[in-house]
Amino acid sequence: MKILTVNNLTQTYKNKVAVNHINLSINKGDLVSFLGPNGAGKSTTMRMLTGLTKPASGKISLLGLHPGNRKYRHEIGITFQSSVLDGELTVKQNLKSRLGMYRNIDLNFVQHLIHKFNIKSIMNQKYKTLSGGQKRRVDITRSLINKPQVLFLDEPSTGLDIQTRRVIWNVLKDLRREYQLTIILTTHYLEETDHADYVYIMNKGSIIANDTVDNLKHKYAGYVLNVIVDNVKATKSLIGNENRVSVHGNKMKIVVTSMQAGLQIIDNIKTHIKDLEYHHGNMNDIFLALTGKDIK
Ligand SMILES: Nc1ncnc2c1ncn2[C@@H]1O[C@H](COP(=O)(O)OP(=O)(O)OP(=O)(O)O)[C@@H](O)[C@H]1O
Repeated sequence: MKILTVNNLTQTYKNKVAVNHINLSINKGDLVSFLGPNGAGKSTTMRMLTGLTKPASGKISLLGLHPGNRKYRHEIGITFQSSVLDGELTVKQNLKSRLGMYRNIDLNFVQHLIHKFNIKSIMNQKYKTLSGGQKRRVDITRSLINKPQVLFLDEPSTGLDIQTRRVIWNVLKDLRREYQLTIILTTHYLEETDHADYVYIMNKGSIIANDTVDNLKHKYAGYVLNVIVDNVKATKSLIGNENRVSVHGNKMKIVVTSMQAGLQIIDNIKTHIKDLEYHHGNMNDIFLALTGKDIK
């Protein structure tokens, strides 16, 4: 079932087009990732989808509701890069002030979140005294307090250690299973995008590709062959010019478009190979194939 549809969404700042006629179609319960370099238009898109800014043109519909609608705001939760919580208030006070904005809050669900994000022991601590990981767990708890249909996360993991990232993603995975929460995410972490059900790749305000991770990999990532060789020059002469090759010392990275082409290269250079690894390209390889540039 479709939960969010967007048609021809555009945003401009003076003469600059930040988001250029994008279309989205998002299924309920999916984890959807927006991937793109700095300035691609991801945050601008999120701001329009969450009703924080008005689009220059285009249409957004969440279960038939529009962002200007009060009901729309009740169906969404938002965690932005920089926190909006009050540092002088305790965690409890911050959560309480949020609760006051909603009618018909499910208090059992709030307790469930507090337990899941493991924040009970810091409820009476001032927000400003928390560690980065604790702050993020509180931020996300707060944005889920109204049990929203859709959770928007703008770069939720930036600056977090791997342990905190894992805790957050495990809880979100449970919530998706428990009540089909839809999550829309922007991230620079390629491994987070790898877990998405669907990916929109943005560049310069436009969506340049959108599909499941597997389909994107199949269409654009190609295969990557990493080898350690005994003689780089001799090995290079055995690899066709049409393949992308980069060399660091005696390590070579060879990107090919089909599995068969890589197997053929392995066969050609096998007498020089000391070690090898052969796998699908990742999101960065996809971005590279689409734009000729690394994602960062
Ligand atoms: N308030 C604003 N006024 C003018 N230009 C803006 C404004 N907000 C964003 N832009 C411009 O719009 C473009 C898209 O910016 P946006 O923040 O949406 O990119 P992003 O993909 O989220 O980047 P990042 O990964 O760095 O957060 C950029 O060129 C940016 O400079």
